[in-house]
Amino acid sequence: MDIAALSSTKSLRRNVLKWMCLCFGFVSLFFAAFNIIVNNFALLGYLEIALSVFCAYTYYRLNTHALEVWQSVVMCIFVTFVIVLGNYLAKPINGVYVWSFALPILYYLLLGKRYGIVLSALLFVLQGAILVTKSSQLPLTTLNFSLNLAFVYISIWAISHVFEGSRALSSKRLKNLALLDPLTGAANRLSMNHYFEVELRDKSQLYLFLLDLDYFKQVNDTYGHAVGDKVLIEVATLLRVLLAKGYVFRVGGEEFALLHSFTSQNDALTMAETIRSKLNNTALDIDGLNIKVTASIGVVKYHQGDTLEKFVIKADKQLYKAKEFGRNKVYFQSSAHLNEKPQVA
Ligand SMILES: Nc1nc2c(ncn2[C@@H]2O[C@H](COP(=O)(O)OP(=O)(O)OP(=O)(O)O)[C@@H](O)[C@H]2O)c(=O)[nH]1
Repeated sequence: MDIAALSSTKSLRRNVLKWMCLCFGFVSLFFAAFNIIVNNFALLGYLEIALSVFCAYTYYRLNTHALEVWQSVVMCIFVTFVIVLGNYLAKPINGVYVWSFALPILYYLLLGKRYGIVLSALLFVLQGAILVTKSSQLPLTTLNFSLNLAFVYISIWAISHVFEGSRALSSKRLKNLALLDPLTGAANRLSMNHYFEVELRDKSQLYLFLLDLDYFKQVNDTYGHAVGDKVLIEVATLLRVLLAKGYVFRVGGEEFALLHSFTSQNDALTMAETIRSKLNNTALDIDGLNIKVTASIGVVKYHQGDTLEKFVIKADKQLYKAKEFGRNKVYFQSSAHLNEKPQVA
C-alpha cells in the first residue's frame, strides 16, 4: 500500500487549487478586460491579468509537480486582494462583494482550520468596513440588507469551519488506523517502510535495533493473553521513552524495530545495552502483578545501498544469534555484548 494514498488532505488541496486556477484564471481575465475597457479601473484590471497568469502557471505546475504550501497561500492572498480592491473601487450595486462568500470555503479547503478562521475573520472585517463607508449608496441603506449579507457570510464561514474540522479529523483517524499498531500505539510496518524510504533523508548514521521479547509465550501461558497485551503496551511505552528521538515500530507479535541515528557505533551499542538492561531490571506493574520480561536485540548499522528488507534481514541474523546464545543479549554484527558491558565489534 502506498502511504501517499492516505494523504487525502494533500490530494484534496491539489484538486481544489487546480479547479480554482481554472475558474479564477478565466473569470479574472474576463473582468480584467471589462475593468480596463469599460469601468476604467486600470489598476484592478492589470492585477486581474496578473492573477490569471499566476493561475495558469500554478495549474501548469500542479500537473507536473507536487503541491507546495506557498502556492495555496499566494493564491488565497492574491484572490482576496483582488476582491477587496474591487469592492473598494466599485459601487456596491456592482455586487463585487458577493465574491467574498466563496472565500471562506477556499481558505478552509486550501489552508485548513487555523488559517481559515483567521483569514475569514479578516475578510469579514475588511469587506464590512468598506461596505459601511459606502452605506449611503444603495442598496446598503437598509439594515435588512446588511444583516442578510453578514449572516450569509457567517453561515458559509461556520459551515466551512465545521466541514474542514471533521474532514481533517477523519483523515487523521484513517491515517492512524493504517499506520499505527492498534494495541501498543507504536508505528507499524507500513510506517516503517514509509519512514525509511521517503522521510529519512540522511541514513549515513542510521542503526536498526531488532528487539524480541524472550519467552513471551510463557507470559501468556502464566498470566493470560490480556495481561500479555498489557505487557506489550508497557514495553512499547518504555521503548518510546528510552529512544526519545528515534522511532519505535511494532513489526511482529512481540518484536519491535527501532530506528535511530547515532554519531558513533559506541553510542548505538550503549543505547541498545541501556534498553536491554532497563527491561531486565524493570518489574512491570500489570494489574498489581510484577512481571519481568527480558529482550534479545540484534543491532546493525546502515550501509550505502541497503534496502529496508536487507537491513532487517541483517538485524534478524544478529537477533537470531542473541537468542541462540542465551537471550537477554545485544548482538552487533559478529560479536556478542554480554549484558552490562557492550563492546564494539
Ligand atoms: N498477548 C499477546 N501475545 C502475543 C501477541 N502477538 C504474539 N503473541 C504471543 O507471543 C508469543 C510468541 O511466542 P514464540 O514465538 O514461541 O516466542 P517466545 O515465547 O517469545 O520465545 P523466544 O522468542 O524464542 O524467546 C506467542 O505465545 C504469541 O501468542 C499479542 O498481540 N498479544
